[in-house]
Amino acid sequence: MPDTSLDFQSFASAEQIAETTARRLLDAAERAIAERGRFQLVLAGGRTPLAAYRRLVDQPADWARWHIFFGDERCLPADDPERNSLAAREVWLDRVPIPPDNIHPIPAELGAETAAARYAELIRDRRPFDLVLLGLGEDGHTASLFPGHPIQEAALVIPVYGAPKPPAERVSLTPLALGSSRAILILVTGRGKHEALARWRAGADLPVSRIISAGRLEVLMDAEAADG
Ligand SMILES: O=C1O[C@H](COP(=O)(O)O)[C@@H](O)[C@H](O)[C@H]1O
Repeated sequence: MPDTSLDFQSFASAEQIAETTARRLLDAAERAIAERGRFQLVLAGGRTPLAAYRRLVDQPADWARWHIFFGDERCLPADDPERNSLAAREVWLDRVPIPPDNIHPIPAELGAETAAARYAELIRDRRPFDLVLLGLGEDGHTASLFPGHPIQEAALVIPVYGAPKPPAERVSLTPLALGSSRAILILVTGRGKHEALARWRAGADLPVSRIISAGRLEVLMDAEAADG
């Protein structure tokens, strides 16, 4: 059954999605900081969110109150260009004054098992997050939750082995952890995502379909992803 609380929103281009996402982050941060004194954000990995991250660099914000977490990570050395945390640092995080102690990369260089256990401890008492950003893979994966892989429903963070998209070893937050958020934004751009998006919208049981938010769950999709 498709989740009827999903709000699919169409945009003409990936640029518009990047612009909208950047604006959403800034607005959500302002609200969270006014209400709770801090903004707890979980970042998506992959290439899709980078355009939005880049747009944040020159924006005025109360950066000292931002706390950054990651939805998944690849088990590679910390300085590997394929690390989700490194990409986010290069385009955005190293260019704004977020205190280093407020940035919480998944220590995936320690191996999936150890990293998952440590990150679960870290996030256990940090929830609910204010905003979780996610992407969608061509096969319907989100974070590093891949089709056909078991999801331990009660865990917050899991080690992932044998991922079909390299590297095979990864760490991922689970639907339980990702869903503990006041809002979730899922970014879907490009023709390559069309089939997965169409299957999801038709109610297929994909990893992304397992994401259910306690708050708002919006899917921002560009015309190429929506129409193919
Ligand atoms: O491997 C991953 O893939 C998805 C999608 O990545 P993209 O490059 O197509 O945007 C991403 O959401 C996930 O976090 C990542 O680790």
